[in-house]
Amino acid sequence: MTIKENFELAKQAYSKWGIDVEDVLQKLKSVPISIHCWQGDDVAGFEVNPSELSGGIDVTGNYPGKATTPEQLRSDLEKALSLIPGKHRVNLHAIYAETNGEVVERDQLEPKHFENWVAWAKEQGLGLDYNPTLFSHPKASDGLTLSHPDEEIREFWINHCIGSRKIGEYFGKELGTPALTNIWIPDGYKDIPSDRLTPRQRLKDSLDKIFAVPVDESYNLDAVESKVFGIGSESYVVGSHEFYLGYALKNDKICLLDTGHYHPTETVSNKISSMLLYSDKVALHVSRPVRWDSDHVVILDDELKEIALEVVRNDALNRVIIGLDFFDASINRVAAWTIGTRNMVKALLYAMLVPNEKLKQLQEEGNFTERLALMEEFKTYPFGAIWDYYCEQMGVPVKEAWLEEVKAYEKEVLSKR
Ligand SMILES: C[C@H](O)[C@H](O)[C@@H](O)C(=O)CO
Ligand SMILES: [Mn+2]
Repeated sequence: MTIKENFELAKQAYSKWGIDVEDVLQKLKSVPISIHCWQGDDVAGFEVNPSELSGGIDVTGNYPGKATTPEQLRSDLEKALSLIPGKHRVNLHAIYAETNGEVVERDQLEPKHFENWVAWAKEQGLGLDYNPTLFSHPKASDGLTLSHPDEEIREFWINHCIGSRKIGEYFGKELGTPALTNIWIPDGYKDIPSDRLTPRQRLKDSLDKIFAVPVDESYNLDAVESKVFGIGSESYVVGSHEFYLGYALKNDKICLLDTGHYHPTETVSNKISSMLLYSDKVALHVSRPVRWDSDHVVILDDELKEIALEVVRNDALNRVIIGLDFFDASINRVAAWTIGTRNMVKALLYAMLVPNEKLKQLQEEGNFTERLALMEEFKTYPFGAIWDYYCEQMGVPVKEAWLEEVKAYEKEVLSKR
């Protein structure tokens, strides 16, 4: 049976439930995933005087061949993008600025330091997203930034974030699609705090100063990212979920949920519908925590499918901004991007091929038997045949054929670094 013949058979199975597969594929094509550049070089960046990775995050593994220059990183991203169906976005951090060998402090970064990235994004037909980098820096060495007791340190990071929003605006203007500029800070304490409020008051004040500077929202969207703990902030994180959810709602900003930033039994999928009731947009960093926020490559697990189902069944494909966030240095990094992003797209396809309206109706009728039965049966409906056809139609390798391309790229390019 050919890919097409399998597809036609699968299509019939779905059409019995009123699911228009061709329409689903058209919709899927229009959903961009924001792919995080930092998986390509272990969150190192290109600063002239780089600092060690800090901020309570960590990369484990030492797989050879990581990118060490902007050209190498862009080449690796291009390779991964050639294996992923659809048109996507690339998510940058401030530390990926290109300063021609000049030392430029983070609070001095400007759009011109990202001209090469914008030229590349135009050539590749990509959107760009952005993040100020408030870690891996001497001024973040004690684990505090926007909430630091020292006003000078706070001012430095406030100016860095203000400059970052201008860079996000530049991306949006140049590329015709608004950049999501997301602020995450590592601020917190290793041990039990004697005062949880004061650092949060300082963080609120710093954010107010950052967002007081006007930036054109048609070119830049502001997000704030919470976390429950980091290495060295096990007992208290200033920017908790409650802090940022409140701040975002009160200040009309986007609250970004990272799937690795909650307690092990908490799920981001369960939060999306509530947040969509009160916010126009929600942003995600889809990751895979193992024991803690260890940023493992995203796999097609139940939570990923549930997140996709929440986005699809709430008709929120254009309201939930989907970004990825994982950094695994134990495997080929191009494969990591490819596996994680293909899985995110697969999960969205899976969710679009479920009879969501029928299932809602069953729930409304209290028919929980049929609701459960159908949910379970659709787990083994032939969505893989639809996925294979989609990959073929989008000109990317079908099934595991992409792995051969990564191996060849490793042999010809990565192994020579
Ligand atoms: C590099 C990113 O800013 C970082 O991963 C952040 O998004 C995060 O999730 C920290 O745990
Ligand atoms: Mn994140």
